[in-house]
Amino acid sequence: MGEIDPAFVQEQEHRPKLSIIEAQGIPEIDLSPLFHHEAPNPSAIEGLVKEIGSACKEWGFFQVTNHGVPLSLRQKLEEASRLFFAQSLEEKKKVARDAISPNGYYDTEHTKNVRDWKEVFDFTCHDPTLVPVTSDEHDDRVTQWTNPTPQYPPQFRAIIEEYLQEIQKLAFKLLELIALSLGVEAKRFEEFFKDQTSLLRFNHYPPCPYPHLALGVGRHKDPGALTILAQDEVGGLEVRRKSDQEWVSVKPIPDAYSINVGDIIQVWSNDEYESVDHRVIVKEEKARFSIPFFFNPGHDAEIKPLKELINDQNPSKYKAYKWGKFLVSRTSSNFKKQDGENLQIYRYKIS
Ligand SMILES: O=C(O)CCC(=O)C(=O)O
Ligand SMILES: [Fe+2]
Repeated sequence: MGEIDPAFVQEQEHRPKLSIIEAQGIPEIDLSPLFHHEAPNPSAIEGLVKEIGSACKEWGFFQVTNHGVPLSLRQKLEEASRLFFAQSLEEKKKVARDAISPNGYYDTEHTKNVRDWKEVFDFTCHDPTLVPVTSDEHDDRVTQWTNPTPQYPPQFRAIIEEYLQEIQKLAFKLLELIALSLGVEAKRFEEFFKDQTSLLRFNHYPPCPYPHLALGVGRHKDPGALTILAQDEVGGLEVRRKSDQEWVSVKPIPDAYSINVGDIIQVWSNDEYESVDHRVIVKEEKARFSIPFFFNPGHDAEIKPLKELINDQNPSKYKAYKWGKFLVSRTSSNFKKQDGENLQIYRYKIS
């Protein structure tokens, strides 16, 4: 088995306990009322809005079923992901990320400066995706990220593009429900997503001989608006429960999506909804695959608490920041070990 590369070893306090607490009470929300187009039922929608609101407030995390994304499409995508990662490293590196565009394959991501036990293929929703050249706020230059086209499996790109259409529909629906739950107009957030920088990520967590030392993804919060995650049946995703700060595992529900509130919703809602810490533990004998969709606004979106939600009693808790600058700062810091912590939203907190 040999020695573990120290780059993967978590500090003592962040090592996972392998006796897992299975989360009781992570909300499971049935979205079928959204799809009764012939006879919309306002009270069922109202109920859904309440459920989503309390899930965002109490957990920052929930699972959805009857979400409208066709199961056959998800299965095609999951199968393509397995075939892609089963190739040799040499083949996968033919679509490696590079200095110009971070989309593509890589296996060197670091979270909080410790290397993650995984490999990844990233694909942005828009091709090209407009982003700032640097995170320097005085630098107005914009560049483009483009997607590589894997040659194998055949049709991989076409399947991804079809899936992106469907997952975006779900993302916009969830965003509307979240807006309504905050008491603002359903379409309040839509304008921010015109040139969205959303990203579909394929994760492969290979079996790991050191599951007590390493993590698939170290503890983190997602920086965007919402994450819509397809996980397989293996399990390993853990969420830090808000009520007692315990790590609890998110039980995979077949065909459901796990949704988590990202930092942007935390800021928009002026801390009414908070993004939650989560991480992925790895297994000694089993590989795991997951496919998160990170729903992110356009690079130019200025992120700050919604004016409708702030007043003298509830003053704004954040200074405004440009999403693209945040994204670029994060993207450039995630792939190598840094001297310090990468950019976090508390830097914009008004104390
Ligand atoms: O694989 C998972 O279950 C979650 C991955 C994750 O949190 C991320 O990529 O941000
Ligand atoms: Fe995450």
